[in-house]
Parts: sequence; C-alpha cells; structure tokens
Amino acid sequence: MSSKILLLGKNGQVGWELQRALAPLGHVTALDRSGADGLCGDLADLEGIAGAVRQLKPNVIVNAAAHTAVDKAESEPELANRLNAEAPAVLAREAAALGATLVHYSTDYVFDGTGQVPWLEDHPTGPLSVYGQGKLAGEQAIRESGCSHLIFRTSWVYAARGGNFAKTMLRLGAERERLTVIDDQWGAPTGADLIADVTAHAIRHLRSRPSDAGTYHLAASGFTTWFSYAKHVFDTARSVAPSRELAVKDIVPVATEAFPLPAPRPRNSRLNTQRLQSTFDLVLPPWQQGLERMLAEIL
Ligand SMILES: NC(=O)C1=CN([C@@H]2O[C@H](COP(=O)(O)OP(=O)(O)OC[C@H]3O[C@@H](n4cnc5c(N)ncnc54)[C@H](OP(=O)(O)O)[C@@H]3O)[C@@H](O)[C@H]2O)C=CC1
Ligand SMILES: Cc1cn([C@H]2C[C@H](O)[C@@H](COP(=O)(O)OP(=O)(O)O[C@H]3O[C@@H](C)C(=O)[C@@H](O)[C@H]3O)O2)c(=O)[nH]c1=O
Repeated sequence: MSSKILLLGKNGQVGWELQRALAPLGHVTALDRSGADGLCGDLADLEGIAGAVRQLKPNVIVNAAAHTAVDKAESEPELANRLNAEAPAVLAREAAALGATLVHYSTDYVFDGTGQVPWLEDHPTGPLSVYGQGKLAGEQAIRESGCSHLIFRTSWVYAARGGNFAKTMLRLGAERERLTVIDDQWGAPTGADLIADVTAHAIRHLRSRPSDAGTYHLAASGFTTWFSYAKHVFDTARSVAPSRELAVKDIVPVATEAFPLPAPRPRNSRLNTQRLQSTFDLVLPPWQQGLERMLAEIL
C-alpha cells in the first residue's frame, strides 16, 4: 500500500533528507514556504496551510518546517509560536478530519535540563525558551487533536545541507585562533539523514501497526557536550581534510554562564531512545558515526 504524502519544509536539514527517504513510500508532494501548484506551503498562513491539506487529501503529512532560530525566537515570539505551535495544531486538526497520519518533529529543548538522567517521553517538560515553549505547545495540540501521529523529539541536528553547530565551528575555526565552547550542556548530535531514515521506517511500520503511533525520542546514541562535539569536529576535519586551513589553536571549555545568549539552553539534553528502538526494532548508531560521514562529505 503506497502513501500519498505531503512534506512541508522540504529545504530544511531534515526536509531535504526526507525528500530522499520518503520517495520509495509513495507519491510525495514536497513544499517549501513558497508552495507549488497552487498549494500554500507557508506555515505562517494558517488558512493557506489548511487549504493545501484539504486540496491534496494526503494520507500522511510530514511537517519538517519550523522556526528553529532559538535566540531570535526570544524577540519574535508571535512568529515563532505561529510556526511552532499554531501551524502544527492546524495540521493536526486537518489530519484528524481526513483520517491522515501527521509526522512532526520536536526537541530536547522542551525539557528544563535538570538532572543527569536521559529524559523519557513521559518525563515532565519545562521549556526554558520561547522556542522550547512553542515546540511543546505544538506537540500538545497534536496529541489533543486525536489524529494519528508520530512526534519525534530529536536533538542537536546537523546535515551537509543547512546551518548547524558543526558548520558554525568550522566557519569560526577558520577565522579565529581561540574559541570558547560550553562544556556543561549534554546531548547527542543527530544527523538529519538518520532522522529521515527512521521516519520512513516508522511510517512503513504504522501501516501494519497503527497502534504504535505516538511520541518518541529519536537521537543518535551516546552523549557529549558542545565543547567535546566541537573538538571532534576539528579532529575529524584535520584527519579527513589535512590541507584545509584552520586558524583555531585553542578551544576553551567554559560553563554556560560564561557564554550568555538570549535563550537559555538545557544543561541535560540527553534523550532516552529505548521506546523508539524497541517499538520499531531499530538500533541507533553512535553520534560520531554520522558526523564523520557528513564532515567527509562537505570538507
Ligand atoms: N536543528 C536542530 O538542531 C533541531 C531541530 N529540531 C526540529 O526538527 C525539525 C526540523 O529542523 P531542521 O531541519 O533542523 O530545521 P531547519 O532550520 O534546517 O529547517 C526548517 C525549515 O522550515 C522552513 N520554514 C521556516 N519558516 C517557514 C514558514 N513560514 N513556512 C514554511 N516553512 C518555513 C525553513 O525554510 P527557509 O529555509 O525558507 O527558511 C526551513 O526549510 C523542526 O521541527 C525542529 O524544531 C529538533 C531538535 C533539534
Ligand atoms: C557558536 C557557539 C555556540 N556555543 C554554544 C551555545 C549553545 O549552548 C550551543 C549551541 O549553540 P547553537 O546556537 O549553535 O545551537 P542551538 O540553536 O542552541 O541548537 C539547538 O537548535 C534547536 C533548533 C534545537 O532543537 C536543539 O536541539 C539544538 O540543536 O553552543 C558555544 O559555546 N560557543 C560558540 O562559539
């Protein structure tokens, strides 16, 4: 049974990889914010996005679009909430009306970062930022709508295409001799390609096991800090591209307080992924594996 899939946010890190991973599942209509063929793809246009779903009548909606600029969201909360909370609520309402499944992505930033234990799906949330609050509200609206859904909470996403921390480090490392990087926030860098592959696998799985719909943590295995992650980026860059000019000599580990930013980030962003692995019979690879492949591709 093939699916009729509507993919929103097709040019983001995850959206780009989803175009590849979803292709074998059926007919995919992939939109960016400018839309196509008379279909609105702009999540800020709530009526337009509802109209696109009604017109296309997909049986799977995959929403990879979001407001992901964590610091900027603090100064434009209305737009951030429209994209991260209100638009997913509209998609969920339309999915429920159609009997379609909604696939959506959320974040480690829904947690408050206390403790050291990896978060389970039903642990209490406590977002610290506008971005985290909006993402949590989006999740809640989807769960309350009664539509069949897969919500994947992931973390620290990177990809060859798009902006991410690993690429920021490479850019800054080419310009500066000294970088300071936070060493007391813990999480798992996760490849957009892994997220897309798991998404396709789970959509296929739901065809025979619809009762496995729900909320899941999806992150590569193992944990690191932003500082150790940055070091790994530079070590790998030096090994896969020894001729590449890197100015950076000194990477200095610092505490969160030494790197003030508009949006607070959780210290403990570890996600427990056991539910995902056992439900969908998956093994999630170590975070270093996909990162090294991505760096080898772009360097
Ligand atoms: N990046 C990360 O580290 C993490 C991401 N997530 C979640 O994963 C999902 C995918 O994230 P990721 O791929 O990294 O994000 P990106 O920032 O790479 O992509 C987000 C996409 O959303 C699009 N977008 C922004 N505004 C609108 C709009 N008004 N209408 C339609 N599309 C819009 C962007 O389009 P344009 O390019 O035109 O701006 C972009 O293509 C999101 O739900 C995010 O919250 C969860 C944890 C970590
Ligand atoms: C650039 C830079 C950042 N940092 C810190 C700040 C912050 O705590 C951490 C990451 O900073 P960034 O701004 O790159 O990443 P950030 O936007 O916080 O990344 C988040 O994006 C959203 C969308 C998510 O959902 C999260 O899972 C997470 O990936 O690194 C340094 O310590 N030194 C630096 O030079």
